[in-house]
Amino acid sequence: MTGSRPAKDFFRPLAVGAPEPVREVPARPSRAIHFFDPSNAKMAAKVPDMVGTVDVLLGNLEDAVKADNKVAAREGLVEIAQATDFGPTQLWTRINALDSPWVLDDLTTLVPAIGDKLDVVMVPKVQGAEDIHYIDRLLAQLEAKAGLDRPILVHAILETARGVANVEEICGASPRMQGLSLGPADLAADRRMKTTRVGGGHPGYLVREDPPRVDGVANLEASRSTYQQDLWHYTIARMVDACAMHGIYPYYGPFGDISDVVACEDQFRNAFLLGCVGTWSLHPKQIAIANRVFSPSTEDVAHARRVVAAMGDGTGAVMLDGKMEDDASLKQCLVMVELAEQLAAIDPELKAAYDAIEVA
Ligand SMILES: CC(C)(COP(=O)(O)OP(=O)(O)OC[C@H]1O[C@@H](n2cnc3c(N)ncnc32)[C@H](O)[C@@H]1OP(=O)(O)O)[C@@H](O)C(=O)NCCC(=O)NCCSC(=O)C[C@](C)(O)C(=O)O
Ligand SMILES: [Mg+2]
Repeated sequence: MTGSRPAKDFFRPLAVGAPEPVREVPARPSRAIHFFDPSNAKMAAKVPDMVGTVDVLLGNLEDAVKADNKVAAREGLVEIAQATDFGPTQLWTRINALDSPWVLDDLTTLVPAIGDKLDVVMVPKVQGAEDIHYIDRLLAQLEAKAGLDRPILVHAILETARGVANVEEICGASPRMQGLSLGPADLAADRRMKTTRVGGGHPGYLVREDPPRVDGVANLEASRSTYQQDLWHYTIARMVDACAMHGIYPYYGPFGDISDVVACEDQFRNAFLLGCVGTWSLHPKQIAIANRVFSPSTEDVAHARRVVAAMGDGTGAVMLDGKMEDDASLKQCLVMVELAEQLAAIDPELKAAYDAIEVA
C-alpha cells in the first residue's frame, strides 16, 4: 500500500479529466522560496521585478496576512499572477489552514483563475496523510473543471507535533507531494517549547565543557566554554530522511531575525549540509543569502569533479590529497555535481563560475 491506496491506483488521477499525476517530482532549483503578502501594495509592486532573481515567488495567504486582508490577498495574488510572466521563476502559494474559514475559497478561486501558472500549493499545519488526501482530491476536481494539463504539486509545512510524528506518511500520501518545510514558530508553540523566536538558535540551548580538575577535584568556579546547540537539528534531520525516502524535497523554513544576516546564513548552511535543498526568504535581503548558501561553492564542485574524474568506472578506492575516496564518496560527489548542473542551467553567474573551474 502507498498511503491508503493500493499501488495500482496510486498514480491514477483522482477525478475524471484531471491531469496524470507526476511519477517523479521535477528537480527544479528552489534555493529561496520568497514570501510576499499580495494584499500589501508595496510588496506586491516589487514582485514583477523579482522574477528571475529568485527561484520561487510565493504569494502568502495564511499567517502574517491580517484576517481583514484575506480576500484582498487572494484577489491580489490572482491579479499579480495573471499580469506577470514568471519565466524561469516558479509561482507558489501558501493557502490558509485546512480548519480555517478561508481555505476553500482560496482553492476554488486560485485553481480556475491561475492554476496554469501555479506550480506548488503549500499547505500549513499538516497533521497527517488525511490532510494531504483531502487536498489531493479537491485539487484533482478543480484541475479537471479548469481543464489544466499538468498537476499542481503540494508542499506541507511541519508545524505540529502530530505532523512530525506522521512525517513519513505525509510525504508518501500522494504523488503530488513536492516537499516539506519546517514551521518553527507554530511547531515550538504546539510542542510547548520555550523559545519565542521564529526559527534560529537560542543561547540557553547549550552544552558546557567539563570543569578542570586539580588532584581529581573539580573546580566548579573556573570559567568554562559553552557551545550553543541547534534546537531544530532533530526535526530537520527527520524531515530530510522522510523526504529522501519518498523522493521529495526538504526545506529549512523562516528565519525571523531579519537583521541578523550572519546567524541566518549559519542556520541556512546547517540545513544545506544536512540535505535541505532550499529555505524561505521573508525579506528581500534574505534571497541573496539563500542563493549563496544553497549553491555548492566552486571549491566543493571542483573537489567533486576531481573525485569523479579519479574514480574512473566508479568502483574501487583511490587516494586524493591523502584521503581515501571510493564508490560511496563518489556518490556524495555526484550529488554536488548534479546540483551544480541544475543550478548552472538557470543561473548564468553560477554557470560562469562553475565553467571556470579547472580540474587539477
Ligand atoms: C518582516 C517584514 C514585516 C519587514 O517589513 P518592513 O517593511 O519593516 O521591511 P523594510 O526593510 O522596511 O522593507 C524595505 C522594502 O522592502 C519591501 N519588502 C519587505 N519585505 C518584502 C517582501 N517579503 N517581499 C517584497 N518586498 C518586501 C517593503 O515593502 C519595503 O518597500 P519600500 O522600499 O517600497 O518601502 C516584511 O518583510 C514581511 O512581512 N515579510 C514577510 C513575512 C511573512 O511572510 N511571514 C510569514 C512566513 S513565516 C511563518 O509564517 C512562520 C511559520 C513557518 O508558519 C511557522 O514557523 O509557524
Ligand atoms: Mg506557521
